[in-house]
Amino acid sequence: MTATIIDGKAIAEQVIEKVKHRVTKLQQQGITPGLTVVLVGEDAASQTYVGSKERTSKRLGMNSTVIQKPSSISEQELLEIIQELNAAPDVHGILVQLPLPKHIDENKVLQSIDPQKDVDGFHPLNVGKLLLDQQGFIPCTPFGIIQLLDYAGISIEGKHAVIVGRSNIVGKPMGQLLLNRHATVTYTHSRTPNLKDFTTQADILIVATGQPSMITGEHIKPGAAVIDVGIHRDSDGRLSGDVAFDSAKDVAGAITPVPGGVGPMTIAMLMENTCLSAERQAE
Ligand SMILES: NC(=O)C1=CN([C@@H]2O[C@H](COP(=O)(O)OP(=O)(O)OC[C@H]3O[C@@H](n4cnc5c(N)ncnc54)[C@H](OP(=O)(O)O)[C@@H]3O)[C@@H](O)[C@H]2O)C=CC1
Ligand SMILES: Nc1nc(=O)c2c([nH]1)NC[C@@H]1CN(c3ccc(C(=O)N[C@@H](CCC(=O)O)C(=O)O)cc3)C=[N+]21
Repeated sequence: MTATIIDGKAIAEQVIEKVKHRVTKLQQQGITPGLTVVLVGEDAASQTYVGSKERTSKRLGMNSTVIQKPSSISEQELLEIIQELNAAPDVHGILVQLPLPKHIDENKVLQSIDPQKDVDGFHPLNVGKLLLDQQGFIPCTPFGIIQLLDYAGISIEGKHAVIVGRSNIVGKPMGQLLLNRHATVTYTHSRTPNLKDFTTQADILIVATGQPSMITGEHIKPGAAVIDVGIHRDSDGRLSGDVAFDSAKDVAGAITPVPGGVGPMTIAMLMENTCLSAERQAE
């Protein structure tokens, strides 16, 4: 048996089509959703993501701006830029690309973003709202994964979801979202002994560790849905994930590829969050 491949690119297109209709409606009211991405430093991977965010928002007829600053920028300067964006009425979404240089306090920067424009969902207020299952902004990557599961017809309620990785941007919010959808959730991480004992219990296995190909067929319960968040580029430019795809696909029931799985959904959900923000501000 070989797994169904969950086509994140195609599902992202469907999400984007829906957002497009919402953008058109807003434009009829004289509102153009605007996203500003703040990029500090010259990291090549970050440049790629930011480029694709910009292309997609332009395609949707949204305003997209990238503010690029050298890694030598001071924390104070960065905070001032965010204050200006918070005050700008045509900016509906603000995204500060992570990671930031070491001399800048990431928490301080994320807390300075107006929670109503925090389309990444990283502000503590939005983190708290997610925990309480209240309306706020949901982080794009885990939000996109929920959409992937829904579009692929994989039910969540009552399932055992195991998450490998507990970062603030992926693992933690992922678990919370699955819990809100009535899954039974297990978090695992680098201090989890005998990881396999946990992963082989998963009906839904989410992998976000940043460790290339660390999850193989042996970690997977036959028939499970496997979601690979990892993204790695090797020396000849080939992309791969945290899951060893060829070994995993023979055991899993459904699996996301890299590229073309979670990544395009992250971008699509950023568009949706920006549109949502403009709709809320229009009310
Ligand atoms: N496709 C997309 O849209 C996105 C992709 N990514 C990619 O996803 C991956 C993860 O990103 P992110 O969550 O930010 O990563 P972080 O480095 O912030 O977190 C990694 C997590 O994995 C855990 N971990 C590391 N090694 C192991 C191991 N051997 N066994 C079990 N757990 C382990 C860590 O544990 P501990 O807490 O104990 O250190 C940590 O919780 C990266 O490849 C990143 O590039 C990220 C965001 C979006
Ligand atoms: N504040 C902030 N928010 C983020 O959401 C954020 C961030 N910082 N820092 C970095 C990570 C990573 N990330 C990705 C987005 C899209 C793809 C993506 O589109 N991937 C394509 C391939 C793209 C390529 O060719 O490189 C795919 O998987 O098919 C990947 C990774 C968002 N992140």
